[in-house]
Amino acid sequence: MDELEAASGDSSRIAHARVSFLTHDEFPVTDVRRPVLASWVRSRRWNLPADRIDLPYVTDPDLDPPLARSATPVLRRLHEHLDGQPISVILTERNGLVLRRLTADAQLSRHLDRVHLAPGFSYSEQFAGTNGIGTALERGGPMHVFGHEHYAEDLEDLACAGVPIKHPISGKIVGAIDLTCWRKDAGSLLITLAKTTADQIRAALLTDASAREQELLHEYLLAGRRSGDMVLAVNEDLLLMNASAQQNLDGSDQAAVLAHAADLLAQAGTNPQAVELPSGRRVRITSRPVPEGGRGAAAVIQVTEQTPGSLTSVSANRPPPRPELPGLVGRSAPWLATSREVDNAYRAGHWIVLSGEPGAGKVALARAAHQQNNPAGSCRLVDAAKAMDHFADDLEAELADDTVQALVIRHAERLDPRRLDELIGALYGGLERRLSDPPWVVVTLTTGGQKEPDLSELLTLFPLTVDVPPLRHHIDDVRELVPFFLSQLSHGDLTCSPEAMHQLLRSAWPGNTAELHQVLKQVVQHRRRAGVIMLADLPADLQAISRRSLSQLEALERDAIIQSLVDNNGDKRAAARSLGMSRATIYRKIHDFGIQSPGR
Ligand SMILES: Nc1ncnc2c1ncn2[C@@H]1O[C@H](COP(=O)(O)OP(=O)(O)OP(=O)(O)O)[C@@H](O)[C@H]1O
Repeated sequence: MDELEAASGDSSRIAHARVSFLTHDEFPVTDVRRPVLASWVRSRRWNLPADRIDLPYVTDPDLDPPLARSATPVLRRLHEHLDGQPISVILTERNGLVLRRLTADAQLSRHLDRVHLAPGFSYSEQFAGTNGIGTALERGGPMHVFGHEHYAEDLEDLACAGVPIKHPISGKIVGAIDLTCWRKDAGSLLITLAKTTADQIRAALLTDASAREQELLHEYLLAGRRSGDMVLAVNEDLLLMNASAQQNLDGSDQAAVLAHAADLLAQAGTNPQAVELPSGRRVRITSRPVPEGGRGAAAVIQVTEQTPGSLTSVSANRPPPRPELPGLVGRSAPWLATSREVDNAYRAGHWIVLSGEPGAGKVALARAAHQQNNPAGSCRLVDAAKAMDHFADDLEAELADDTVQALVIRHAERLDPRRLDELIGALYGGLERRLSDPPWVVVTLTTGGQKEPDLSELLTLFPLTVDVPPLRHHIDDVRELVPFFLSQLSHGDLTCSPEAMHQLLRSAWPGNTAELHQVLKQVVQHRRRAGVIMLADLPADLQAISRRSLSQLEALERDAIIQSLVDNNGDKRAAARSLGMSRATIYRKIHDFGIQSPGR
């Protein structure tokens, strides 16, 4: 029996299974196809109503992105070939926003209007529950959903076959094509037809992309001709780099340049930004947007060496050694740049504040910098969150002990004003006593708590604050952190399967590296046997993570938007203005990134 028969042949069994799932929390694994069941679990996690379809209309949607323009002739041709049959041809953005709907049959058309399967509404799984469009996009592959397999009861008379459309150059999913008909008319050819249409749209995208890319290429060549700089050009789909950039920037430096360029673009600035790259090279980065016919970000980036002398002489001088600090793993650009800053501060004897989200690795960085530079010396840790009555005495004792070469004071944000005073007093006292050989002192601040105390007086003692990036901003490091933690936790007996790793890379990790460590610890405790960690070994909430994973650039952009919304009290227009984005773009991105915007 094929899937179609399984799904359409015994619709009352599926209807029954759906009710058991919704009302008794049963998992009807034998009656319902696996991808459908997984999608039901996700739909429930999003607290979607199962009795009706309740979709937000996307305010100010951009219904004419390049995908729609390239796909329209293909959709029209298919619509003509269908010759009045009750099949609706639907095109959506990658976030499920319906861009086009072509339906010849008036009755079907009215029904689709009733369930808001119409331009301007999003049929992402997050809003519409299990359905051909949203579930195909979540899974990243073709998906048909029949009758009662839909999560929302309103959709039970329909059958839909959705296929994600991958961009022919970047390989990224840019949207979906969906064919929807009455459940009673569904046939297995529906999904085949949807797949063929997706292929035709890919071909059309390729032809159109070439024209836009020529414009970017023109600007890129011009910039290269005008200067002897390293020049890069980037848009959503491609990255061009001249020979100088290729020779002088290694992978980590390239990633850092792109991240800084994205920052510049998000601030709508072209002002050069002075930056130290992970290799230690100091450069100036200028990023200039190139309009691509209303399309998203495309830019030409110029990178100018700041040290005197030509690029050739610089590349002949070997860059300083990489700051892969002992006991730590991760070679992504943001992580290496942070490691380097902490290491430099240690070597210069500068006291620093390490600020960042919980579990991001602040204490680990401070300890590793000490280990790198003074392995024989003693490094002490004081946790301000556990400050007792003898807090001041303990601190003074640590600072007076001249075998202590480094002191890390963790969670300074948890100090009440009295303890804060004691800390400042103890630091001044310690400085006085050990003027010739002061220890290296680091204070860590865990951000994101309810209320942050006034630390201004304390901070006068610390000339430098280093922001430790959250794990989602260097998510690629998960590939190294996982085997590292597993070897610690299981003495090398456990490895991670590609599927489980893929899922770990998709999480947003609000608790950062500490949370990843905790999750792996749980997994190891539950397995107890040697072998390979499979997807099913991960905690249930990780198995059902559903939003697509963001690239590093996208994560930076998402966080810039969140920050701007916070700065502008949730006012999307003002946030868009301060980021130099159009309103339509910020609305699309808020939706696309799943940002819960405050207020308004
Ligand atoms: N790059 C890394 N390589 C190896 N282990 C790491 C790395 N980053 C963090 N860790 C480990 O992750 C855990 C959390 O790190 P750490 O305690 O330094 O976080 P933190 O930012 O100081 O946390 P908090 O905000 O709660 O004070 C620790 O076990 C630490 O050793």
